[in-house]
Order: sequence, then structure tokens, then C-alpha cells
Amino acid sequence: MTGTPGAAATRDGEAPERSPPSSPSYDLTGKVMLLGDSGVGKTCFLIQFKDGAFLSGTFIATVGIDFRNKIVTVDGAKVKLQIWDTAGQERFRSVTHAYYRDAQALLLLYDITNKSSFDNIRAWLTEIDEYAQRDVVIMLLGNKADVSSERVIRLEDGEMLAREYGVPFMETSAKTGMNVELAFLAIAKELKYRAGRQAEEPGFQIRDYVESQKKRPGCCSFL
Ligand SMILES: Nc1nc2c(ncn2[C@@H]2O[C@H](COP(=O)(O)OP(=O)(O)OP(=O)(O)O)[C@@H](O)[C@H]2O)c(=O)[nH]1
Repeated sequence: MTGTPGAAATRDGEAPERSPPSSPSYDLTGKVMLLGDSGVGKTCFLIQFKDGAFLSGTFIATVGIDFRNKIVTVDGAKVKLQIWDTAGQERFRSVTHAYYRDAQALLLLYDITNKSSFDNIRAWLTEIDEYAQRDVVIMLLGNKADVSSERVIRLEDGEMLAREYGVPFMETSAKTGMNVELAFLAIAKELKYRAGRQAEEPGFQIRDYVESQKKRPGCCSFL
């Protein structure tokens, strides 16, 4: 929601590229980018994860790029996630392209109440193919699952698209918090698995993990 074009904000009072301190309070770090059309809820998704709060009211589009850090614990390891919130508006694309190559994971959001945000997912995936690392972790998220009365994209449509591209998928709500933490935890688990991967180890499968953990819209009392 805030930021300066072409420059990374330092909201946490910490420069994003600064080297870790001599005895870091985490075991590994990972860069995660939030992508998707303007208004799908990327900033709210990040704030819900970081602060457990939902920003309602006037929509203020992100300018350029912004970031927040959060440390999560997975399987006994502390993973510091450096999360980049990008501007969805077309005019900021050249700014965000520069950040793709450093990202280990991408959360690609559409809005279940906005058909064009879903239709544009293919274009986002083409862009990812062009600018991101080959082995980047991608997760597709259908956000605003709390607004069932305005839904235009069915759960099955999201599932089908994700299957086509071989990526994990969930519907989420930055408002209620549904599946928000799970999305980041799954990414952190995948990054931890990759960092310590042993040839003989049975592989961690992020899609299986997400399928086993996710909540479906309407399933839960907090919706
Ligand atoms: N009901 C509901 N509203 C949401 C949700 N997430 C975001 N919103 C609303 O959607 C609007 C856009 O949210 P943002 O998080 O600013 O969208 P964005 O994707 O960051 O937009 P850009 O910064 O332009 O890329 C705001 O009015 C939010 O309050 C959600 O899960 N449920």
C-alpha cells in the first residue's frame, strides 16, 4: 500500500539486503513475493500474516514494492521470511520484474469475486516463467473467499488451473485469516526441506502438505 517507485521500503527499520548478524536468531532465510492483479488483496494478505489484522476501508494501491519480515518455526527450524509485496498495477511491472530473480517463492493471488484477476493468472505465470528462477516455488491463491455472495470463480476452477500448472492451490481470506498462515508455513517448510535435502530422504511434497492442511470455504466457524 505504500512505498516509493523503484525503491524498497524499510518499514521494519531493517534494510532488506543487510547481511545477517553474527549470531542470527534464525536458521535460514527465504524471499517470498506476492503477485497478482491490483486489488486482489496482496497487501492485506501480508498484513494479516504479519500483524493478524485486516485493513478494511479505502483501497490504497501499492506503489512499486514494499516488504515485511517474519520468522516462522517449522519442524524445529526458524525460517526468516522476507516478504515482498508488489504493486499489481501494470505501470509498476518494470520495477517488480527486477525483484523476481531473487525470490525463492511466489504467492500468486487472484480475487474469487473478480473474473479478470483469475483470467490474468496465465499472463502472470508467463511473466514468472520469463523473470523468476527456474526452481521457484509457486502457490496459487484464490483470495476473498469470505465474500461468497459475490463469488464468480468457483473453487473447482482454481483447482483445475493449479493442476494444469502443477502448483499447490488454496482459497484464502485476508479478512478472516483463512489459510493465510498455512500458505507461508508451507513455503517455509518447502524452503527448509530444500536447504537440507538429502538424496536418500523421502521428499517433502508441498502440494500434498497443502491439501492435507487447508481449510475449505464454509468449513469453519470463523468464516
Ligand atoms: N472481503 C475481503 N476483502 C479483501 C480481502 N483482501 C483484501 N480485501 C480488500 O480488497 C481491497 C484491495 O486490497 P489490497 O490488499 O490493497 O490489494 P492489493 O492486491 O495489494 O492491490 P495493489 O497494491 O494495487 O496491487 C481492499 O479494499 C481490501 O480491504 C479479503 O480477503 N476479503
